[in-house]
Amino acid sequence: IVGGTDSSPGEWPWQVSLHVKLSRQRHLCAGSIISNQWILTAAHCVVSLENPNIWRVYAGILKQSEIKEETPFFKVEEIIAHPQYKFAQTGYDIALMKLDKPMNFTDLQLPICLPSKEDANTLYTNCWVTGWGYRKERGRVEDILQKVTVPLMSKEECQARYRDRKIDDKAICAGYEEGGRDACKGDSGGPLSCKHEEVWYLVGITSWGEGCARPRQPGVYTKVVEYADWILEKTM
Ligand SMILES: COC(=O)Nc1ccc2c(c1)CCCCCCC[C@H](NC(=O)/C=C/c1cc(Cl)ccc1-n1cnnn1)c1nc-2c(Cl)[nH]1
Repeated sequence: IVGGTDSSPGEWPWQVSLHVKLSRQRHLCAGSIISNQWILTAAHCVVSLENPNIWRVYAGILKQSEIKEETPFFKVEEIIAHPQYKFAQTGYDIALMKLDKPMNFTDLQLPICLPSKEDANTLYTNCWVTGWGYRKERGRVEDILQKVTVPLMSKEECQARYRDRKIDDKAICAGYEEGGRDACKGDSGGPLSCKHEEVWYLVGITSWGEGCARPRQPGVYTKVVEYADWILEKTM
């Protein structure tokens, strides 16, 4: 996250850190708790890493330094990437991870609401992107979970910023004309969370952008409401 500040314990209880353990272990992406057994993340995080056994899901943590050998994690039983996914820039950048057993909810690990299709034209004015990703394009994973507020923008304005790409209705863009605040490397798969009438909704999944926090280069997020049917079909 570029231009953000430290989060507090329990501020984003749906945010998880997705680690992969091969010879070594490291944070790879973020995800969001959407039920006691399902995590929503980005397809680009899981393609070519489809073996569920290498993944470790850390929930209820604020700092990466809380993660040690003995720190408990959830194992992954199943990974479902969207079948039409090819590249983040061409959409369908969404994937589900089924935990091997249901988690108990606590003050530090709770699900976020999925937007429902009736809410598809809600104007969200209080949106935040969160993560342990880089603070600048050449950086490193941050210890304390960062948060930054970003305004959503119209598809038309976003398309004008990315003339050589197709920004379709299944994407949502957010950022500042002047740049300075954005997601960055290591934040992908995580939530774009919006508070509406006292309830938090998972409006986007952090997907891609041209550099981090550059002027007139907004972040591009998978528009979760457009995949409501797919999510329900796979998780019910
Ligand atoms: C110590 O552990 C680590 O350092 N881990 C570790 C640390 C970092 C990474 C990995 C591991 C690789 C993950 C591979 C799959 C994921 C590959 C793509 C992924 N992208 C993003 O997270 C965000 C993109 C992004 C999203 C928005 Cl909305 C706006 C601008 C964006 N950026 C544009 N340019 N940079 N960001 C990424 N993630 C990382 C990189 Cl390197 N790139």
